[in-house]
Amino acid sequence: MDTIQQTIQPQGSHFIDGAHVEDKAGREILCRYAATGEVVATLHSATPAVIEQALASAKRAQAEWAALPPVARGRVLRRVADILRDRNEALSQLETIDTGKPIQETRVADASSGADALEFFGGIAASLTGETMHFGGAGGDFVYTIREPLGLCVGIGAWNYPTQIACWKAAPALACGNAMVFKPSEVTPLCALKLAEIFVEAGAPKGLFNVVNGYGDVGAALVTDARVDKVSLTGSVPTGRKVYAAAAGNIRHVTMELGGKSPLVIFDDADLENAVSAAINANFYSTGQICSNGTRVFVQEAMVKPFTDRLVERTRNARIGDPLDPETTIGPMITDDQRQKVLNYVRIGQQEGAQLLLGGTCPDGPGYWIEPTIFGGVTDGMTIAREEIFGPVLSILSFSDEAEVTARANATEFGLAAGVFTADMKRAHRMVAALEAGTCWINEYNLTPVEAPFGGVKLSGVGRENSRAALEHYSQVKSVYVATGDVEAPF
Ligand SMILES: NC(=O)c1ccc[n+]([C@@H]2O[C@H](COP(=O)([O-])OP(=O)(O)OC[C@H]3O[C@@H](n4cnc5c(N)ncnc54)[C@H](O)[C@@H]3O)[C@@H](O)[C@H]2O)c1
Ligand SMILES: C[N+](C)(C)CCCC=O
Repeated sequence: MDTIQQTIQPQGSHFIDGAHVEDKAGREILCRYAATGEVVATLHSATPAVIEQALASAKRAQAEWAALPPVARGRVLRRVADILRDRNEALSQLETIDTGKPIQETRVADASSGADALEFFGGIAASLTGETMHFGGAGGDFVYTIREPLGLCVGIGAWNYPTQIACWKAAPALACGNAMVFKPSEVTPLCALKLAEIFVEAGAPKGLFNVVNGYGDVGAALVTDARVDKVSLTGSVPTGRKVYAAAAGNIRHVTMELGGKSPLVIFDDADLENAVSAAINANFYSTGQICSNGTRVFVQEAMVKPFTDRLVERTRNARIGDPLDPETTIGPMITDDQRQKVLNYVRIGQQEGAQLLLGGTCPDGPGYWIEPTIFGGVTDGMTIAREEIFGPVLSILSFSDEAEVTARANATEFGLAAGVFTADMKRAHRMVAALEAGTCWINEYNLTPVEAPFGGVKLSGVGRENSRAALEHYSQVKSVYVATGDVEAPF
């Protein structure tokens, strides 16, 4: 661990105006490797002076950045993408140490997903244009629109995907000509610092992408600063409510990527192995710490027994172990607190009458481990079927027909995602049209290519990340009326 600590400890807790910054007056942040519980780095939460420095520098950088030709801005973003890909192995190891996620996952889902976003939005930067509307024929009056940046954006991240979340926010924001101050989760403060270094290396103006680490109070201070034009949060619904309300004080733009309790619906004509694979991916990838997970697995009556038997059988093959071992498929939970929260839900599930079919206990040893857990016989009213657990707990609920399962799938305050498995494509399209969710999958789950919008409805959020849709949330349109004739007036 000595070696890890020496290479992991960043030169400063924050990255501002092109350099690492430290202010030890801030509250300590102990960064623990979730697999062992050992402290691998010690950082300090941003003080008011650090926050001021970050906002002032980003404000300056934004003016410089917005004045660049769009094609030059795009080039910088694409260079960042190239560096992320070149250093994928080192960045994946850092992500694994920051989060505890298995290296098998981080090699394909984190820096590489961030690179996709930077490449996509870097490529699009030069084609962001306005529109023209003509009145009264050729040579008559017309209106043209200018797509302008919002200005200074604040990004606030959750702990499950620290690199991906930072890139999914920064890439569209910067492509539109904004600057960003990003606050990672206090639990995973390391990856975004590395990303900030890479931005400068790729030629971004100093201050364009600043990182301030800290607890919730640092996020709150950023959100309420009058210089901030937009806030994009990835986090829980309770935090979303606070941040949305705080941003409303100054009538600021928001994107809210919040929690979920998504349904995965499996009809009895679905391919069994594919449905089981999807249920595994939708519940145990990243040890279940994914916002869009399909944690309510609705299975049609005739399919319940074969599906359950095969799911339990295959989940027994999960390899829990050292996250840096490429064979490991299940890592630890992010913190002991999160693990205790999940264990409490397991207890409640049993007390309320759900059948514990697999897991529910913690392997011996240090670190924040919990086994992949499967409950059968779950009913809609049970706590484990209603609340977001954010851990590896899968609930199987049985249903009889399409109308019934559609109504039950929608009977939640959340609306992030949903999946449908069936061989009947007419039914699949009819169902996703009726499902109240921002992102739906047919015969797949949790795939989120950068070309497709991602985001939620209802309590799961506002706005969209990825795709051209994200550009709408990081830019504003100015309308310019141009007259070509005399001005008429009543007197
Ligand atoms: N929809 C999505 O894309 C998505 C993706 C990942 C995670 N999530 C959600 O995130 C949650 C788990 O992450 P978490 O535990 O880090 O969430 P959280 O809400 O506890 O914290 C998220 C971030 O908000 C900050 N914060 C806390 N209080 C704040 C305040 N008053 N003002 C400003 N910032 C504040 C935290 O420091 C952290 O950086 C789950 O609910 C999960 O579903 C959603
Ligand atoms: C790309 N994933 C793995 C679906 C993660 C999306 C963000 C939610 O946690």
